[in-house]
Parts: sequence; structure tokens; C-alpha cells
Amino acid sequence: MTLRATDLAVARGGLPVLTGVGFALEPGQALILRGPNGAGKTTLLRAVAGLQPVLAGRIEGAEDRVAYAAHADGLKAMLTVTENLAFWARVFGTKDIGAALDAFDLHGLADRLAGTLSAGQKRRLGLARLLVTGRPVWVLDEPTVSLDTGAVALFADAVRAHLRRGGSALIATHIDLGLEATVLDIAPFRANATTRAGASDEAFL
Ligand SMILES: Nc1ncnc2c1ncn2[C@@H]1O[C@H](COP(=O)(O)OP(=O)(O)OP(=O)(O)O)[C@@H](O)[C@H]1O
Repeated sequence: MTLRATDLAVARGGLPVLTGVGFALEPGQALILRGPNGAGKTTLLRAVAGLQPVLAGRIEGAEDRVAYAAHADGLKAMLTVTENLAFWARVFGTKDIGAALDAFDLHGLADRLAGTLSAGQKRRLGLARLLVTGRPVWVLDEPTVSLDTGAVALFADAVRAHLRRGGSALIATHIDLGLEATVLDIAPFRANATTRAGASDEAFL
């Protein structure tokens, strides 16, 4: 099933950030969002993940199919790595956490409390969560922040395997992941910046 965005407008602080955005994400496809800081990548991804309403337009094929990973990792600090993955497996009704431990080289950290992990290790656990969701559409906001070179390679491998299984991925990133992917530059969709002067939105502060 294709995830499709049509004539989408999204806002922060009540004012439009992007307007007229359209794309289709096919099974097996990765789409990389590009755009300078503040262009609206996070805002667009949050809308696609259903975390905020859209101002206008349509998103089809997202409902109950998206796994979202972003800056806030949502880890449970007082649970171990294994317990965190088992928790999400229960939430999403899946069973296997072994593949997630393998993919992000987490076996050596399996019994560590998530709260005691380094930033990069936390990020690896947050990304491993994607695998236990069993969801076909990965929506990822700067997934490689804090990752070392080896972990970036593990991540790229995990995305490739996901695509081979018929999954898809929408990824905002400033780095080249070495993936075969379509690039969507969001710059042409930016709403007039002058209308945004003074906007703020406590919900995101
Ligand atoms: N709480 C807020 N209230 C008002 N405006 C906000 C708020 N949070 C973000 N913005 C503005 O919304 C715009 C889009 O932000 P967004 O985080 O989507 O950009 P981005 O492309 O993901 O940037 P980056 O590459 O820096 O992560 C920016 O101009 C930002 O300053």
C-alpha cells in the first residue's frame, strides 16, 4: 500500500510552515527529506505520523502503519534494553525482539537499564524499537544523531532490509546514508516566512 500526501499544508505555532506538499511513498521505497534548518521537516514528519493535525490536504495509507522515531526517544529509563523492547513488542502485538537486538548490536547491552546508556546507545535502542513494531512505514527524524560510523552503517543496513521486506521509509537527514533513495527537497513548499514572525506554540516548547 502506498503512503500518499496530497496538497498538504502543515503548521507550527498556528502559522503555515509548508504548503502544497505532495509525494507518494511506495512499498520498498525510501524517500529522503532535505531542507535547511527550520524548513519544516520535523513538522511534516509529525503530521505524517499523526502526531499533529494538518492544516489542509490529505495523507492516505498512514493509519496504523507508521512507526515514528525522533529526537525524543521515549525510552523507559528504569527498564533494561531487553525489557524496553519486550514492552514495545507487547504494545504492538509482536513477539520477536531478537532481530532488533541483532540489527543494532545490542546483545552486549541487553541487561543494562536504558537510563544508563550513552546517547548513541540510546539512539540504537530507539531505532531497534522500529523493528519490533512490525509497522511497514518508518518515519524517521534525524535518525543518525549521536551514532558513530559503525552504528550509522548498522542503521543503513536495517533500512535496506526493511525495504527488501516491502517496507518503506520517510527520513529527514542532513547526512548521506548511502541508501538508494528518492530525495524530496521541501524548500519549494515553504510558506512565506514573514507571516511567521512572532509565532510561538507552547505545546512544542
Ligand atoms: N514551538 C514553536 N512555535 C513556533 N514556531 C516553531 C516552534 N517550533 C518550531 N517552530 C518553527 O517552525 C519551523 C519549522 O520547524 P521544524 O522543526 O519543522 O524544521 P526542520 O526542517 O525539522 O529543522 P531542523 O533541520 O533544524 O531540524 C521553524 O521555522 C521553527 O523555528
